[in-house]
Amino acid sequence: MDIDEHDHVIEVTDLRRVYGGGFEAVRGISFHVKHGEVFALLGTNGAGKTSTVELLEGLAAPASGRVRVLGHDPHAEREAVRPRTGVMLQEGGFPSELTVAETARMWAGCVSGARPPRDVLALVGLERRGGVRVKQLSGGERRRLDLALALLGDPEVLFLDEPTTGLDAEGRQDTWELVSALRDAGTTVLLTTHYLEEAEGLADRLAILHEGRIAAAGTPAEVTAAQPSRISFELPAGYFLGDLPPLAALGVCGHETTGRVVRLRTRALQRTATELLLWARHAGVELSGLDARSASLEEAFLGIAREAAAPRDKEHAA
Ligand SMILES: Nc1ncnc2c1ncn2[C@@H]1O[C@H](COP(=O)(O)OP(=O)(O)OP(=O)(O)O)[C@@H](O)[C@H]1O
Repeated sequence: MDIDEHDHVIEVTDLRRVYGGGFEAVRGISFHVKHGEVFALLGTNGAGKTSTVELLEGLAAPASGRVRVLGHDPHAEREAVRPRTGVMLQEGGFPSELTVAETARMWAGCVSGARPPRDVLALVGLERRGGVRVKQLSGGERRRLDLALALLGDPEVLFLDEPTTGLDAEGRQDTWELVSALRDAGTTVLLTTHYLEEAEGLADRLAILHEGRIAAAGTPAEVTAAQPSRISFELPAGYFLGDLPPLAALGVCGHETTGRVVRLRTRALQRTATELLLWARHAGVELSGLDARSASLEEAFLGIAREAAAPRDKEHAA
């Protein structure tokens, strides 16, 4: 069965992966990725990202649940799916004695309808490194070569497992621009990353995995909106936290102080900021260094990891 562009390009339903010895690395996750979307899988080390992506790539069969890529089972119907997908594994294994150009040509020989190797090397900024042996490339350059090979077949769906690990800031930026351009051209991209700003800037939607389960999912804005916003400021000399109106009445759900610096957490940023500023005006107080902001994805990620770990800590304490 083929799909049209309105359907989900990737569909994952109640997916489980169990390794030999019985360890359950993926514990019943469900999500979908639409045509032309960039979808990011996030999570701490060992959360199950690579275990999931490998199932989507058809490298292993799930213990249970269902995966569909472009309407097919990527494991059982590998020949229908593989030519239409590009895969960048977490660790590429290239023959180290071949040059960059030889590697790309060799790989192109395995891909039906491959793009000219020179073109994909240019896309990732390796056009001048064609004559260099793979063993002489830096870690970042190898990641770029990995990405170039994934693009050889002009894939409809691209799986990128930590595509920017080891890249410097400029290389990361270049990769983000390339992924955005691919998305704009209609490629569907599923990536894993540890760089939260990468997911925040690049992903249309994301899921945060924790111990094999999805702990949060949605657009970056939806995931961060579920976390408290922050307001920080410094009180003038002679003022203390107790001089503020009752914090609960301001909508504050948590606070810390360091000397005269106050940090408030709130789920009602506008209300708390307004009440605080009204109090400051009334009291004739200047709140120096005043800063009010929604949670970043990084704060949301850390908050979710803490929340997800909390029930387990309680169990251990019991
Ligand atoms: N072949 C394997 N056999 C047994 N356990 C495995 C195997 N591969 C991975 N695991 C375990 O499965 C869990 C999930 O691993 P996975 O590599 O999917 O995590 P990840 O989220 O990709 O982590 P990282 O961010 O470190 O790459 C980990 O506890 C890992 O030790």
